Amino acid sequence: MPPKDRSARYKRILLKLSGEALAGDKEFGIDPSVLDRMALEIGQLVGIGVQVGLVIGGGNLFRGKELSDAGLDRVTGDHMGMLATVMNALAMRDALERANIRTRVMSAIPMSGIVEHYDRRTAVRYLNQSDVVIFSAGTGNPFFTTDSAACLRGIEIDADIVIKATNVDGVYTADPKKDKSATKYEMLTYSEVLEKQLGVMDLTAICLVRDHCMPVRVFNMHQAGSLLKIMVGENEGTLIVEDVDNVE
Ligand SMILES: Nc1ncnc2c1ncn2[C@@H]1O[C@H](COP(=O)(O)OP(=O)(O)OP(=O)(O)O)[C@@H](O)[C@H]1O
Ligand SMILES: O=c1ccn([C@@H]2O[C@H](COP(=O)(O)O)[C@@H](O)[C@H]2O)c(=O)[nH]1
Repeated sequence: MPPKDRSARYKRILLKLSGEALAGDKEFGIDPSVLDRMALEIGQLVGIGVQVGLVIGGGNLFRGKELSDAGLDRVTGDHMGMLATVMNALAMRDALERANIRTRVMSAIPMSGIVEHYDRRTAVRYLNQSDVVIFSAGTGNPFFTTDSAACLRGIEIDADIVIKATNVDGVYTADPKKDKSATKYEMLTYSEVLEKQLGVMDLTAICLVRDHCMPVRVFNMHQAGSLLKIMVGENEGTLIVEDVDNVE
């Protein structure tokens, strides 16, 4: 048998990391060991020449909807959620830099003295010089999620794929945490996700990727080594595309 081709299949990716998963075994906060492991895995991608844009959720700290359910004003809650993503971005930059990976943090909300304000052309310049770029503060607007922010930035930076690293190992026929009989899809279309209202990613995000034909892969970020496998073309998790019969 010929040796497996281990070269990178993608030149530039947008990786969305679950905020919730950053808490590790806890309900709230950041587990440094999760950060360190993710830094190592991201470093492997940079090592094989992949340009990495990163969006990190805020679910380990604050989500606007949950704060609003608890009595806060929704927009204030969303602002707190976006600030939570900046905190996660700072923590991830710290872990990446400890692993000697050059990293930039940009924010959709100006935060002079802490992080750079988001600018697409500057971000692309950083990516071209192999710096990891963390896009924080979501889209900068309330009523959105970091899934939408990830898809938006992925399209803006002309990534080859958006990869959602989360705490389930793909897209299922129903939420696998609630329905133990749910089965996993290997591949499905944007339309199927929308029609069946599969909740792994919010529907605004799915509409955005559909309109721009941006492929999305969903996989479990707790499975060590999966990210690298995806980069060399292995089938981890679930792929969401326009046409399942026409995948390169
Ligand atoms: N059909 C489905 N297939 C897979 N997961 C689903 C489905 N429907 C709902 N889910 C849920 O979606 C969750 C992942 O999406 P969610 O947006 O909540 O997390 P995240 O984006 O990883 O976290 P964060 O908001 O902290 O960044 C899983 O924990 C899973 O329980
Ligand atoms: O564009 C955005 C992105 C996020 N938010 C708020 O932040 C939290 C955390 O993001 P998650 O995607 O849920 O991890 C989100 O719940 C929103 O409250 C936002 O307002 N706008």
